Amino acid sequence: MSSAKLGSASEDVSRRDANYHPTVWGDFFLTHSSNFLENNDNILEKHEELKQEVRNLLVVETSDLPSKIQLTDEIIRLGVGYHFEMEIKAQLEKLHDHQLHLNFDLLTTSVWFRLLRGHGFSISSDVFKRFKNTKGEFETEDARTLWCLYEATHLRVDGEDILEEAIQFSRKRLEALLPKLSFPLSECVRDALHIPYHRNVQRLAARQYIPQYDAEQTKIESLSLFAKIDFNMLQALHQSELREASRWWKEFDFPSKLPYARDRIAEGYYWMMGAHFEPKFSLSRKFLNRIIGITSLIDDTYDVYGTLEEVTLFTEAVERWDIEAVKDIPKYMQVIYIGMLGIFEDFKDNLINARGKDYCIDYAIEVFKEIVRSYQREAEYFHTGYVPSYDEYMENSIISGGYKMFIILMLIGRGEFELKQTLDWASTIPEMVKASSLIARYIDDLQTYKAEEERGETVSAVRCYMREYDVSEEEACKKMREMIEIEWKRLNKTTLEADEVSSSVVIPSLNFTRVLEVMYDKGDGYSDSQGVTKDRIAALLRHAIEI
Ligand SMILES: CC(C)=CCC/C(C)=C/COP(=O)(O)OP(=O)(O)O
Repeated sequence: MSSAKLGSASEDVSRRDANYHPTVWGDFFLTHSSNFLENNDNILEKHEELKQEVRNLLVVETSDLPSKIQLTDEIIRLGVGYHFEMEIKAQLEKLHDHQLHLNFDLLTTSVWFRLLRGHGFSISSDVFKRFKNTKGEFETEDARTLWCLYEATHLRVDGEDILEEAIQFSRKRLEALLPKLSFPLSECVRDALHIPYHRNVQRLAARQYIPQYDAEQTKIESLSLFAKIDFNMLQALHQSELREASRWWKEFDFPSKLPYARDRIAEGYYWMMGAHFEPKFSLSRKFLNRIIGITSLIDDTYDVYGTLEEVTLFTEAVERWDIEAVKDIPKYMQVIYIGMLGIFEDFKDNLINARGKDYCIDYAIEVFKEIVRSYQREAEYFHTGYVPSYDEYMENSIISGGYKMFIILMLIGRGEFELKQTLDWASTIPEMVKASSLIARYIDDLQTYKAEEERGETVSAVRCYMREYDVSEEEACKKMREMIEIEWKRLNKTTLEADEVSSSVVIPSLNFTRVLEVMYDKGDGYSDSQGVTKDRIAALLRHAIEI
């Protein structure tokens, strides 16, 4: 507990303090700017020239399909696939011939399977049957093949026993082989065993793979160089976006006005950039980054600092959504409320209405109100000592985890949907959105329930599950981990079954889930961003790749 007081915050209440560390970035992103373009003469021309070369390689007709499959996959893994979306789609359509794979070895079959399923094509996992021996077991000692097989298995859906066997087999063999492997394959395998490609954030996967590919004897020089230049050019754009976001954060002076809250504008940017990195989504990142910043301040106000009376006033003001309501909330909260209204006003004027989809703002505001209501409910649990049942907890925490909100906001931000029905559909928390939200909640709670308990909270998925099913802490955690696997399979299935209404929800659902996998892989990397999160942000947003 802390006795720190803020502004006109009531003087005689004892308040909690989560002791979040200050930003690890100081003013770095406020001032830092890449000089990659200035320092490299004619780099734009070179980039364009290389792009053309890579495009030619991709579209050229060939009977060597394994090489074409490999090249298509490498282009995507190197993070430059977004330049060739049409060409890649056309290639995959050609490769989607069920008879084709009969001539492929296990390595090519695995890459082909992952590529096609990863792009929504229907491929049966029976294609792996012919690689089993007479005893019904997989049989290969080739590390590269095992790596590709392991990566492919993460596209599995419920009931695919052959892929369940393949994942066990390939993981076990790779773990045994890893100490004997040399760079770059050793790193490819290590990365995959840690976070498989399908579950990794695309920008990070590219940042990991670019030097690995560069060290391959079989690399295509122009592709390798193109990937490096493109990465650095995108990094310069991302830095300029984060600079602008940091200015906004500083202008509001959130860190000194709300010292109890997490000062994480760079981490929030990394979260949103992880979910959509392409230049064309720059404005979407701008708004989503501000929204995650404000959401994080509100979460800390409800979870840590505010009294029940104060947060209830804030919830009522959010329901009113009116600048006049600012008078009715405690002074220290007013900066959040003003910031919040400003973001949505700007979102409406500069992105939503500019696209002629004026109705979107109502959906955006509604999901924001909904998350605040769920935070209110959690504050009530804490302050009244109420312990919900597991189902009751999950119903609320699916919302408080924030993924329904961010999936809908990203859908609006990207603007790549034709039907209003898509927003209505996503708003009902269909299985796709639910799977992503559940994974987010399980991963978050597994990594944060202990820290939350230290500051007095007793309600989490782990604790509610233990109480409801009378199991040990260890068993409850194991169950959560199993449920993450189940929900991943459900997510894979729903993305494969996407139709006209749901297809634009696939990328937001998958990509946000991937960010969670990475952000919470070694603890709560958002709240405590001093370790691996800092390294990853530095790799993506600070250090250019050497050309
Ligand atoms: C995806 C979202 C909503 C991002 C905003 C920042 C945030 C609240 C992160 C989770 O913190 P936490 O672990 O304290 O969350 P909770 O209080 O829900 O457990």
